[in-house]
Amino acid sequence: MKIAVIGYGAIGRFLIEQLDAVPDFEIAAVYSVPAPPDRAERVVDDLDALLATRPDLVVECAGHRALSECGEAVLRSGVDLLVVSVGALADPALEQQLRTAARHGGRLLIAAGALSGLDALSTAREAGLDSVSYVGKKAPAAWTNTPAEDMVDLTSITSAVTFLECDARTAALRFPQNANVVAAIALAGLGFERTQVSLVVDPASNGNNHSFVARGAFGEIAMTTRSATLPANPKTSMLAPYSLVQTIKKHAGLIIV
Ligand SMILES: NC(=O)C1=CN([C@@H]2O[C@H](COP(=O)(O)OP(=O)(O)OC[C@H]3O[C@@H](n4cnc5c(N)ncnc54)[C@H](OP(=O)(O)O)[C@@H]3O)[C@@H](O)[C@H]2O)C=CC1
Ligand SMILES: O=C([O-])CC(=O)C(=O)O
Repeated sequence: MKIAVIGYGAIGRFLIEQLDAVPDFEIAAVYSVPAPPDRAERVVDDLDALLATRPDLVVECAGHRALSECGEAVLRSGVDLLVVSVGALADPALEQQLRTAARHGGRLLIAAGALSGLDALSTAREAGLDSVSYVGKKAPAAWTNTPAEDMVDLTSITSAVTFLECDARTAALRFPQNANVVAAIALAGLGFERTQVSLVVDPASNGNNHSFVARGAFGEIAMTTRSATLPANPKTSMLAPYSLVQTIKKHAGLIIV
């Protein structure tokens, strides 16, 4: 299976290292802006060059802007696109654009990313959901260079602070590097407006903590994930690239669990 990767940051590098170890997978091309100085042999300068390698699957791990710049073209070329920056779909115009492109081309595959329990949430949606609420808790370092800095003093807090309570659309759009899981929950469950979100900074946290509770006539699902972060990015859970690896293996598999 030939795979092309958009993004060569913390997730991209980790993912490529994992996939390089699997003989069935070939990384055909990597596209990143700006071009990384290392691994020059697989790096291409633009999306056309990436698609010219005729990949079976394109994986996006480059952020909201990259998905909005590249997503439609990848899908229209007929290739499936696996995305981790799912929060970009909180922009209704982009969601519509990608849904339309997927109708005529490749499929849009949304990774669970750092979150566990998305499969259970999708199952519960079939049974009928009344409410879905999510709490995301990260250490102060994960919230630097985000709007959280205007809501709470990250340098002086001594205990956990909930700095934002809002719907999933607001959270995903305001925190493009921290609230993609919220968009995945919204898309699997009750949608962007009906998913309640709380964002928390916790100086005692030594990783990322994602919890959601979904209720309906079926009963209740309560899911909590605590993940270490990637050494290259304190915002990003180690589970995020592994969710891409798992989805790719599933995509290529003959027996799907
Ligand atoms: N669903 C989930 O659970 C999660 C989703 N994410 C999403 O994944 C994204 C990547 O995460 P992570 O790897 O940790 O972040 P990094 O910032 O480490 O890596 C992103 C990489 O993409 C590059 N890039 C930026 N813009 C473009 C573009 N337009 N086209 C191609 N490449 C581009 C960046 O280059 P440069 O550094 O020069 O800007 C950087 O190398 C996050 O921004 C977030 O949206 C992250 C964590 C979890
Ligand atoms: O990596 C994580 O823990 C989740 C994350 O940043 C996101 O959802 O954008």
